[in-house]
Amino acid sequence: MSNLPTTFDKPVLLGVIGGTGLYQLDSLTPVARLTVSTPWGHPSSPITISLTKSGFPIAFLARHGVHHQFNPSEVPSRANIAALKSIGVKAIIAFSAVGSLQEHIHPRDFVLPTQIIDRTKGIRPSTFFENGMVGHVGFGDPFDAKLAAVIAKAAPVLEKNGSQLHTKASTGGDLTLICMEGPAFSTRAESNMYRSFGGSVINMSAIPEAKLAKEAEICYQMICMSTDYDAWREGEEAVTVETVVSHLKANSANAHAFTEAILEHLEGEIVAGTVGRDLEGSMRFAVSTAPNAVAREMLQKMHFLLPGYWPLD
Ligand SMILES: CSC[C@H]1O[C@H](OP(=O)(O)O)[C@H](O)[C@@H]1O
Ligand SMILES: Nc1ncnc2[nH]cnc12
Repeated sequence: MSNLPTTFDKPVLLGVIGGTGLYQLDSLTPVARLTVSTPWGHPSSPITISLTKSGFPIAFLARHGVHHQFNPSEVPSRANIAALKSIGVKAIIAFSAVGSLQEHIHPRDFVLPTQIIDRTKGIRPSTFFENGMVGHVGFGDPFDAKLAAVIAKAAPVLEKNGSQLHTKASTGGDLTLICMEGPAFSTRAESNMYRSFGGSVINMSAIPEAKLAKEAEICYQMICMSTDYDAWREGEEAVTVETVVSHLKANSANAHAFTEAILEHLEGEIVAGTVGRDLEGSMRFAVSTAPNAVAREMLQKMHFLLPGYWPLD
């Protein structure tokens, strides 16, 4: 049990979601721990608010729970995104442990993907728009290029530790993240198929998180941390949890140092509104259903996410 306050009275503009192996932000001083309830239930963990040296607040949430108790299909992503939105978050940096589908993306390298191929199985609730309220979000560019560009400025910290950061600029093209359902890893045939799709890396977490962030008008960038070569390499053992775990400690240390360096560049951009504002207002006209035909209960739920967009009377 922590003795931290359970409220925080200022908006928190930046959210960090930690994945496998990243359950807290060690380098920052925690000042509050919030238990948030949303119309979509409770998020997977309390939200820890920490301050940077200059007093800029950051919200941290553990995707799989503080004890890693939610499997990828069970993560309450709608509650996670709605909870971050409700405290003021405009931009999310989401960490994820991934398998590499390309020889040159080595274990312990980091990747800023630009595209996603959704290979989940439709069993995860993946939209806030349902129950008689139909909305369609644009998802052509699932990640935020401005946020990625600021994150990329912190690359020297990784290079110093022997890890490379792969970006669209350094690669000269899109970096595609395959998101599979899991929890079992891919077969060798699947792994090769994903390579033939042009996949760069693979995880089980980007969908629906990235889609829901778009619906919530939150700028979102995933930072992928490579832990293995999945199952495509001939003559080598296919990925196991042991392989993943063997790189998690180094990746987590790198993630902490990287986050600190990212914040030096990002804090000012978010405060100035040059990052985190591009999706504002984008969902106002994304709904096809006439608001007066939508049940009041549904409008109330959506009022939590996007207050004032669809009047309640
Ligand atoms: C334990 S390896 C598979 C697991 O790791 C990744 O989790 P996260 O994205 O939260 O870091 C991957 O997506 C799978 O959920
Ligand atoms: N090979 C892999 N497949 C899916 N998710 C992963 N997370 C880490 N490695 C992975």
